[in-house]
Amino acid sequence: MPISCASFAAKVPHVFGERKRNNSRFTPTHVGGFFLFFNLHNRSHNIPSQNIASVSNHTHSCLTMEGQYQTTVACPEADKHRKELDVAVRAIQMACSLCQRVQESLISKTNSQIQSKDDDSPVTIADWSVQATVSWLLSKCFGSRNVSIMAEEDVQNISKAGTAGLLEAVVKTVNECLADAPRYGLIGPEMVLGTKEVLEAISRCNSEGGQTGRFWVLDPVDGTLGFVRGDQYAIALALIEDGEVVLGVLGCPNYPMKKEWLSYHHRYYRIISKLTPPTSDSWDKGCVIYARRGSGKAWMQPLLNGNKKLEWPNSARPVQVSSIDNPALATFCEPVEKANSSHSFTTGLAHSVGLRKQPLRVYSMVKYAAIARGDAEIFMKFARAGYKEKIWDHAAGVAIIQEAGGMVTDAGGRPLDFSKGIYLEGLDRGIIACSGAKLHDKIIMAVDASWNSSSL
Ligand SMILES: Nc1ncnc2c1ncn2[C@@H]1O[C@H](COP(=O)(O)OS(=O)(=O)O)[C@@H](OP(=O)(O)O)[C@H]1O
Ligand SMILES: [Mg+2]
Ligand SMILES: [Mg+2]
Ligand SMILES: [Mg+2]
Repeated sequence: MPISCASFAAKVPHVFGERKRNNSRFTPTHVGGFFLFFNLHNRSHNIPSQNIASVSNHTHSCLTMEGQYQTTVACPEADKHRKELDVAVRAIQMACSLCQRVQESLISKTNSQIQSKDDDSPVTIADWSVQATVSWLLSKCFGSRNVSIMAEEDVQNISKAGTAGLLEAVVKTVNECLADAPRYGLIGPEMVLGTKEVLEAISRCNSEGGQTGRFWVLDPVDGTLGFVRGDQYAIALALIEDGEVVLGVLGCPNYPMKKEWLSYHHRYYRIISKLTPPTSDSWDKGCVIYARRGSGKAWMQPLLNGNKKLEWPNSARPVQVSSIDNPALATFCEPVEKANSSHSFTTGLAHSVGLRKQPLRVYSMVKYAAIARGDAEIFMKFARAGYKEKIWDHAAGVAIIQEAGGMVTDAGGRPLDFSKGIYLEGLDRGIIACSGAKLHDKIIMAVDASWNSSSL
């Protein structure tokens, strides 16, 4: 019998709907950490938007967990993508919880399990597990024929010889997470997923994107380097329709209560200083930030952690960009890794614009979250020549900052183009996100003034 998915009651403007609970059939198990490298393979075309059972054209219905739609009720244009956002937020809440468990397990073990140099690109069981979980949930909620997903990880590295233990850990992690689905208002599988189903869920994320149709974009763990170091990371999900990002959700499981701790390097701090780290209440605060295009609002929910009393809908609150427009008072964020963005170029830029504060170097799309929450005013990224930015590293963050009142463009002042496939094709030099137009103009002008003398 179909069970209504929490989607349409719209009791509050940002979270809505009712949920029905079912009993978990699974026993959570603890899974250790693994670590591999990734590449890209096996992508297929996205689904034209007209093939999607849409609820946005003035009617919408109850979504069943079998992916069917029932009862039609009036639906104003303003309700567009509410159902998708609702499911996406719940799925990302679940993914945050999954990542917290895996990260704890990774950093509580000796680092011999993590074999990587700083300049390599890591992938862990969390990356694959989140990808499988979110893919499975979206397919379950909307029907697999209606869901097209582009995501970072592929199935090759965990299905090849010698990775049986890794795959087993991913399957366990996915099942443990999906068993919790009812607590988040979603429905998990009736039976424990087998290896084949988990691999299918991962490999289904093979959309190549493009300028027509609708597809989801998922970065299952963004800032994997931060993740394995016990530091900041994000889970990013966006929906793109005809080349435009229509909703974005960012899970930031380690976003600290005090913004000053954003630049706190958990592992190094523990090892080197032997000082007491912030309590888990403050360090592990965590949040999910989300926005729908055109709503003019971005929202933030606390994480629904295991030991907290579960309430849904829970206390989301609106977030807004900072009103600071004086460069001397502004904080700018950038990637931690010099290899990912030129620190020397941004140092010069900061000086010429009159930025006085130390840069806030944070892993992952948490930088976009920091701008949207008003904890920083500027984010700049200037990758080395030849590096092509992938759309999953930016789509959710761009939508959220824009709805929170900020601006995101390339260094030529043009909007980022999410319609050209996996990459942000045609990106002019770098990415600049700001809380307002005044700071944005200053940075753009400063880039022009210093670009030719830079070595980028
Ligand atoms: N060489 C190079 N240049 C530029 N960008 C790169 C490069 N290599 C990787 N990446 C992408 O950067 C994503 C992480 O970005 P961050 O801003 O978090 O960088 S940093 O980790 O703080 O240094 C990271 O995302 P994840 O792979 O999801 O962690 C990559 O997609
Ligand atoms: Mg990666
Ligand atoms: Mg990423
Ligand atoms: Mg990633």
